[in-house]
Amino acid sequence: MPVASNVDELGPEGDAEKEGLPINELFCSLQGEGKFAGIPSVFVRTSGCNLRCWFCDSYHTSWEPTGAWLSIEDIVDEILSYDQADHVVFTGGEPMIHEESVELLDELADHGYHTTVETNGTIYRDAAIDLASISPKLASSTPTAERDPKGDGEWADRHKQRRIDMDALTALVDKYESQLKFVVTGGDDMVEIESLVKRVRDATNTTVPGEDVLLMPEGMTREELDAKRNDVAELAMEYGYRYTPRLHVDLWNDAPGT
Ligand SMILES: C[S@@+](CC[C@H](N)C(=O)[O-])C[C@H]1O[C@@H](n2cnc3c(N)ncnc32)[C@H](O)[C@@H]1O
Ligand SMILES: Nc1nc2[nH]cc(C(=O)O)c2c(=O)[nH]1
Ligand code: SF4
Ligand SMILES: [Mg+2]
Repeated sequence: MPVASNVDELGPEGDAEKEGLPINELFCSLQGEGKFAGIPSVFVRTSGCNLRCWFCDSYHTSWEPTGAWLSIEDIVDEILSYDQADHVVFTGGEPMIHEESVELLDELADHGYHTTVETNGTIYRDAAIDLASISPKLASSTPTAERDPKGDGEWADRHKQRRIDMDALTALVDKYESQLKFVVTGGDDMVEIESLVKRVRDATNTTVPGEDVLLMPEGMTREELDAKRNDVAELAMEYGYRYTPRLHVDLWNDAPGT
């Protein structure tokens, strides 16, 4: 599905008067990340995000959001056209900033789809979600002036302030089957990961076993992953967490539509 137009201000306030959802891309591939890696899935990528990770592999949904506004009905029709998949991965950008996400997820449940929502964990909504795939953002994701892909660190403070919302995170873990999927840039991230996992375990009413805490190497290209994946796999073994690959990068080098 082609990207149609530029969208300037997409956020919790930016789409209040529009109907449907701003869609950046919609395609069929294999789930590349997490406990369902390898399963044929239709990916629906919304545009707009409340954070700005320096490493964001979906630049045109966060730093420069683009997309076409589609009605829920048109989105569902397009998903139905891929009859090889019974899983839908709803991602972004940050899909949970959009109120109409709830309607889409409810429709998908009515059609019998298994839904995974890829979210940064800062916004809770009550919806038909089969797996909340939560990727809380660590301090190492902050777009400092040196790492900013677009400007000079203008987003750093907002990003820092918003990246962890314990109430939203706990509500997601309490309500849905979930996985916590951390993007690991190196061993220095582990102190913060351990502390966050402890805080979530202390706050939630459910258990969070080590197998539901996933370490994923940071990297948008095969070369970047080549340099990091073994170190991250070793960290997973050392700490008792699960390692997740990025299959779409390993297989297709994160080409569009994969
Ligand atoms: C583009 S995000 C969209 C969903 C949501 N905004 C989030 O961050 O979870 C999809 C997934 O890609 C991960 N991701 C983004 N850029 C990455 C990178 N350079 N290396 C590894 N994972 C990355 C995110 O952490 C998240 O798990
Ligand atoms: N194949 C594939 N698997 C994915 N799992 C999560 C993705 C995402 O961007 O949220 C993603 C993606 O972009 N491609
Ligand atoms: S939260 Fe997700 S979509 Fe937003 S900037 Fe970070 S990785 Fe990209
Ligand atoms: Mg992706």
